[in-house]
Amino acid sequence: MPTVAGVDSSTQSCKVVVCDADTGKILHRGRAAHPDATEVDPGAWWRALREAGDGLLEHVDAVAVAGQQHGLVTLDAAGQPVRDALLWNDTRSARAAADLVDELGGPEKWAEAVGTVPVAALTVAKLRWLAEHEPERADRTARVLLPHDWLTWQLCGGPGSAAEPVTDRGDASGTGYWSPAHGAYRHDLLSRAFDGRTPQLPRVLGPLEVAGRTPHGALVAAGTGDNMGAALGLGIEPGDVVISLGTSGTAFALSDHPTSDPTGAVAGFADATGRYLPLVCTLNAARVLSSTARMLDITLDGLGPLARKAEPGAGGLVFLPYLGGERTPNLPDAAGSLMGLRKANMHPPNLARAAVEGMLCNLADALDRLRAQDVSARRVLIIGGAAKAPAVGEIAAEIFGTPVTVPEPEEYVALGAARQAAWALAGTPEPPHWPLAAARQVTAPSDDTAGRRIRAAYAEARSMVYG
Ligand SMILES: Nc1ncnc2c1ncn2[C@@H]1O[C@H](COP(=O)(O)OP(=O)(O)O)[C@@H](O)[C@H]1O
Ligand SMILES: O=C(CO)[C@@H](O)[C@H](O)COP(=O)(O)O
Repeated sequence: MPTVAGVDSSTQSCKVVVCDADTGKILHRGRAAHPDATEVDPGAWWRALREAGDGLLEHVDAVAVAGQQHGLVTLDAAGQPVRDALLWNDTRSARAAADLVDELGGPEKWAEAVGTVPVAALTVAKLRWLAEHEPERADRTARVLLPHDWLTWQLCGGPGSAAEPVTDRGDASGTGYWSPAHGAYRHDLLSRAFDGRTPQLPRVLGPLEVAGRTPHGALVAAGTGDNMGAALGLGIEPGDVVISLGTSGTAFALSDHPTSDPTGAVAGFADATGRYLPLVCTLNAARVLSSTARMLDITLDGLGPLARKAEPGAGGLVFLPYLGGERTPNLPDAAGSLMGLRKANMHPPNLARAAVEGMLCNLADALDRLRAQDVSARRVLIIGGAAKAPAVGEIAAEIFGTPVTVPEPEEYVALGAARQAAWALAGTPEPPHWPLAAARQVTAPSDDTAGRRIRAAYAEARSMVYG
């Protein structure tokens, strides 16, 4: 029986699943933590991958890595990191992003060129920041990779080996210098952002192409970005919208054609199957709940049950969840706000409920942004760490005003990477058919008044603070 491994190297941790390549059945799992920071030594990801995959990766026939998107890994001529990688949620590049947008002639020009308007998260904005603030390090940068590219290269032998660094369409589409519509790098945009420098870029592999072999002889597939990995792990079809509640909150869907949203809200990414993945990303999701649990001095598992004790609307408390700044809406310098405080509503259940409602109102807006780009949302699926709390699915159905599907909690990003590895191993035109996850269906209340009121209160609070 051939076996395959999938790696999810995400913001907070590295997860590994080993699956039966034919059926997708998960046979083994591993996990290791990542440093809690927005700039991280890529070596820490490699150590976490080896720890999570210890005793597992040596025995598989194929492996693939899905990684947090956009992170800037800068390497010198010897292939060694020039500095710690700047992650997708590091907002220091906000000014650089705004400057790039102005210099090219506005958001429409970027949407047309690469399908996505730069914000602080995009790799191209991080390159501009580096050129401006650390020119010596920029000068030493001979090569630029993304987190999954770098890990894929390490798996294949890394610097000093014959392996060539590669990436895939999905992750390349989050750089801001690769066009999903044309399937090509925009070297001009990269060099303009990097003040004339022209670092080497990884070759972009197609969905079935092979990156190399591990020292143990396992085939290494192309890998992809973590959201593209989740799409493959869930086996979504057009009409499905996935809301992922990890460190980031994302709302994304499959599309047969490239998208470009000049408002900048919807990123026009590519997926891992040769299609496209329009996506809205927020900076604040699962950590809104974990930070609120810490503030209330309760366990994370206790937050959902506490929130359920409050009425919809949290007694008038409104929580704007922009704890780490925000990406959509583009408010990189924002902080969270708790509004509507009154003597009568200052109870722990209201705070717990306001945190869940705030996180989900931000994602309800994301869903609307996707719909505004003609993305159909016949089914809404909720995954990611925060989806493990049953209260989240229930409150989501109320706030989104639509039934939601909550697939059984699983590492869908790692599973998608494993499915990609199985696909590359089989070499078939389509990915192997793996059975879909069991799921809980949550119906929306027949009366949507409460959900509408919650969203209206959230919108009003946001416009009071941010206009
Ligand atoms: N039962 C739970 N209720 C709410 N949040 C949870 C629960 N279990 C885990 N989480 C949160 O999920 C997050 C990790 O989710 P994950 O999707 O793995 O994130 P990432 O992919 O960004 O590393 C953590 O912030 C953790 O606090
Ligand atoms: O920046 C994005 C998507 O554009 C994020 O979704 C990152 O890819 C990180 O994902 P998680 O670690 O939260 O899963």
